[in-house]
Amino acid sequence: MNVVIVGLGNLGSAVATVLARNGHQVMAWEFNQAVVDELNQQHSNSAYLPAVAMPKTIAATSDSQQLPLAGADALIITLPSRFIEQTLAGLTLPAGLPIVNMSKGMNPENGETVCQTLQRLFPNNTLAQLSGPSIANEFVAGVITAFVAASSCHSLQQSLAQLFNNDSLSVQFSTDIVGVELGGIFKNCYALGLGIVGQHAVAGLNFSGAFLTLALQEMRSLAVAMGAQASTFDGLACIGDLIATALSDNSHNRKMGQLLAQGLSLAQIEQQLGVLAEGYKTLATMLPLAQQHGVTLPLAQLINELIEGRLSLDNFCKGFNALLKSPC
Ligand SMILES: NC(=O)C1=CN([C@@H]2O[C@H](COP(=O)(O)OP(=O)(O)OC[C@H]3O[C@@H](n4cnc5c(N)ncnc54)[C@H](O)[C@@H]3O)[C@@H](O)[C@H]2O)C=CC1
Ligand SMILES: O=C(CO)COP(=O)(O)O
Repeated sequence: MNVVIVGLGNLGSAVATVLARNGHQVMAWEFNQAVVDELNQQHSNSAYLPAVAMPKTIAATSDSQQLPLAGADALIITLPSRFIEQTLAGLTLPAGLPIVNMSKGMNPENGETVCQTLQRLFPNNTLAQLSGPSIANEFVAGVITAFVAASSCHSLQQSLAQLFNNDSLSVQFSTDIVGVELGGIFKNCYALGLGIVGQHAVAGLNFSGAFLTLALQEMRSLAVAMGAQASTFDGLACIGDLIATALSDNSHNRKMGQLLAQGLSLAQIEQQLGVLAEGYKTLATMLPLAQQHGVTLPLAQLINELIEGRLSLDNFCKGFNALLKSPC
């Protein structure tokens, strides 16, 4: 199959690599010309996917007009959410080209999820959210990984299985695009929070177990109020992704939490990570959304106060302990 990938950051490079290894033809757009040149000349991406030999068949460009959209079977979006609208707004897509979103974020200005933005920009193209516990550095290294392809289009789900399935990668199906996307978005806030608190003496696995349980309850209540199916939260795209992201040392959100706990400023973190992890902006978007939907998110509120410096780590732990004394 022929695939166009938008964004050769950590996720996009890993996706390009596994699809090319599966024998598919991959062409990618990338913002950073140095990344494009390295990929085309040395078949590597030292900035975003160090120490991985990328297949020579992958080609990249920073000129979106060069993308072979007319002959493509899927357009896969792997950019951080904040760059998606500005990058895609000028593109004209063939009417039948399916769009697959793998980004997990929201627009803080209008509260839209990435899928909602894509639907607004390209109302005539079918859409899938491809999500699940899928840390790029792991699945590119052959770690067993299962994705969820959420779409109302069965043939698009089948195409995604055909693209990704191999000895270590599997694609499951869902029709709950809202739940699958929101699970992947909301868990980032809690992974960031656990990254901060993980540095505290109280934070053993008992603590993490309680934290993630409460996180899942909050994610589910807000997402259901926004139209998701509750049962989606028992699956890979929600509890699965929450566990993987919050506990993985490869997670950008967990890492950002750790850097905040070490006292780094947002500017220093942006310099180190390249882009602030999605959970940071999502938290600020999620809390007003919850209020709008009449849902309370006490753990997310505590994390927000901690990040904004209105709560010390000790007082966060006291507040968290108090939440555990309330009936669920
Ligand atoms: N890295 C991972 O393991 C996974 C990430 N995701 C999601 O994928 C999305 C991308 O994450 P990562 O690949 O980790 O990000 P990253 O930080 O590795 O990549 C950043 C990308 O943004 C590009 N960029 C920077 N400035 C830009 C601009 N002004 N315009 C357009 N592009 C620009 C960079 O060139 C690079 O391609 C996020 O929404 C994340 O939640 C989802 C699953 C796994
Ligand atoms: O969503 C992810 C894994 O499924 C990756 O999350 P990070 O952006 O925190 O690395």
